[in-house]
Amino acid sequence: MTMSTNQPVLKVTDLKKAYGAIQAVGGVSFEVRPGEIFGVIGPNGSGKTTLFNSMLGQITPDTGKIELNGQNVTQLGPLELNRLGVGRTFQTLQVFGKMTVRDNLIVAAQEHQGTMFSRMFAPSDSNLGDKADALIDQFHIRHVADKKAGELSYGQQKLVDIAMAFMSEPALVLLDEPCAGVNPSLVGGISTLLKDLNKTQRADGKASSFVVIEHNMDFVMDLCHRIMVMVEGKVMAIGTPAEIRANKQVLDAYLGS
Ligand SMILES: Nc1ncnc2c1ncn2[C@@H]1O[C@H](COP(=O)(O)OP(=O)(O)OP(=O)(O)O)[C@@H](O)[C@H]1O
Repeated sequence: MTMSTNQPVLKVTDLKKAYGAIQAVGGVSFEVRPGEIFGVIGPNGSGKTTLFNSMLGQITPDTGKIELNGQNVTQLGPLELNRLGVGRTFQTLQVFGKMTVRDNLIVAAQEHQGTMFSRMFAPSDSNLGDKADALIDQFHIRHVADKKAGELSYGQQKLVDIAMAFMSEPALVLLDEPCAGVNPSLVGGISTLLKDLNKTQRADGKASSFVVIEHNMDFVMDLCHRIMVMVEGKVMAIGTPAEIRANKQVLDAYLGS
């Protein structure tokens, strides 16, 4: 398949998922462009998590289509999607407290490569070490790189957790509420880091696209190139932060409340 630069990394078409009588996702369509940071916001219960889980292959939608770089991946599971370049972070930390920060990063990449039982062995320092060091510098965590991750503050562990998702050089990273539980004073720093990473990757011509679910509106507005607003399982609006802020329907239904 030929890949044009204009082809979206992710294309979701008329996706639907119901739980009994509840239409959690009711016909959602959007595209994420190469290197784009795309935010998904909406009130509790608007279907964000259901959409996310569909994109990760954790639930199968009732109807609709999900395409990754032009390939129909609607029916694929999490492992297959991961191999195709879909990475993620979780709301809860995934770091191994007894391993150093650097080893956490190396193991994250080994797991992606399918090294079975990698957690049981001491991480071997291969070319992954260089990749880990680049991300350690990018995330400004050089001073704690040889410390055990469990000894770090929650905010620092969160940075390690996010950096781990980038070790496999994913085409698409899904960030699930990256600010949850993070001290508000650190939220701006996370946004700046992700924006800097995106800029560096774009300059290198191999930028990951991000999809971010987050309730912290300042963070979303600061970080994202475009934002999709979901209300009751449907798309209310898609636009730049400025467009979303100025959208009367969104203000009435969500932001203004
Ligand atoms: N496994 C499930 N079984 C039954 N109903 C579900 C299930 N998962 C989600 N729902 C329902 O589907 C709707 C959408 O839920 P979803 O968790 O996707 O929304 P959300 O926007 O992620 O909410 P939040 O911001 O609170 O995480 C809600 O009405 C929810 O109660």
